[in-house]
Amino acid sequence: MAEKLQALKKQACASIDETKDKLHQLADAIWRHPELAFEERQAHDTLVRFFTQEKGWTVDAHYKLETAFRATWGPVGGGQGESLVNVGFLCEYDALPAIGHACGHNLIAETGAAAALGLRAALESGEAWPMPIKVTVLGTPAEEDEGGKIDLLREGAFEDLDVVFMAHPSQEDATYIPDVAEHDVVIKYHGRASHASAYPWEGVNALDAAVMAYTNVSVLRQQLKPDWRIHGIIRHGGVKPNIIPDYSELEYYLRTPSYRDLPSIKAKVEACFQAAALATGCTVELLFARNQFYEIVRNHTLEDLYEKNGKSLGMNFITVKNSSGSTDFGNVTHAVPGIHPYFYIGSEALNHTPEYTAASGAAEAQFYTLRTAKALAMTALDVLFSPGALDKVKQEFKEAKSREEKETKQKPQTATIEKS
Ligand SMILES: NCCCC[C@H](NC(=O)CCN)C(=O)O
Repeated sequence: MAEKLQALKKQACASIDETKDKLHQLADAIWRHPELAFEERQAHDTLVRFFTQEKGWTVDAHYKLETAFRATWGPVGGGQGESLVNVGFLCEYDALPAIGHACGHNLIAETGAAAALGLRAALESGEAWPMPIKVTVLGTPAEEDEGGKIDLLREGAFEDLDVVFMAHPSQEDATYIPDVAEHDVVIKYHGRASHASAYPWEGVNALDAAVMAYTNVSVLRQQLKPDWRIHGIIRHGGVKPNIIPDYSELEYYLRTPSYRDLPSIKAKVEACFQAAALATGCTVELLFARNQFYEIVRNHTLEDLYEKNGKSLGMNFITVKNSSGSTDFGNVTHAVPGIHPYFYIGSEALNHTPEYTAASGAAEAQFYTLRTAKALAMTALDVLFSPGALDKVKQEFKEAKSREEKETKQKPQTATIEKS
């Protein structure tokens, strides 16, 4: 089997190379029309067209969400009574406001599509596979905002998948980066307008509340654990200096390494926001996002296979220990075993900067993007055909879940503000 597996991997890589121009065009089209969360209509249509034109894929163009899609191929192989293995690849394609594809989601879409095509090409060689195999591509919108994968999870979109792969652009190749749990909140202060010079005592200043809230959180930061993160912006702060602002608005992202700590961080910042309202006489509304992002549940079996395949293609892996951002793929890994490796794209630029936007649209990124897709397809082949690999992946997932259940029982998700 080892030799056969090597041949299949070669076939997957060759097919990705053969399709490289089309794949580049796909990423380029998405990059040229950056669209925000849940508005990714052109990117969505481009991907749907891509899989429709590829033939052999069954495409559900608006799968559970308007800008989500599902493309499936297979099943192939297997005897009667064998249970089907469904391998998933994810495509993200939303961009950031003002700076476009500064997180390289156009390249995530390309890796997902390329890896799926590569795996299909290897599986198409007509062998008598020991079990029925299906390849599924899910187009998952809104990673940068509401977390489309969490909506899709709720709708059951991941229920029939056995393993899920995606890869994210970065500054380095890493099988895992500690993506943390996150919950977002919008804070609205309502005051009362008045002439700021003629009769200021009649006003209630909502901008003052926003500034106090911002300062309260900044002071709180010293007492947070080193890997907790709170960061926010003031979105509205008034319209004219001589009108006391009757409305202000902030948005904050709250993050902790485990979702179990989100209620604690939320309780702490809520106190900051309420205190600002009390001090200024404003009323306050706190609007928490409908979805909480969870941290990634690691699967070392998948990570090790990916690393081995990546190394064979020339990747240099680094280990990252410090907290990173967040991803709605974290929630997926609480439901299905999966990996979310990061990949170098030929630039030292940092994500969420205009320089990264340029790097994710540059021709130089293509080599690294396709190399990543090859490593994903090869890892999927290992999962399918390395003896015992799928069982090991599933067993590790099961153990991680039961560890987590135990921890949740020991430390339920409750809010605490420690008082002396
Ligand atoms: N607030 C909504 C989610 C933001 C997710 C974003 N994701 C990334 O940067 C991708 C890589 N982790 C973030 O972490 O800010």
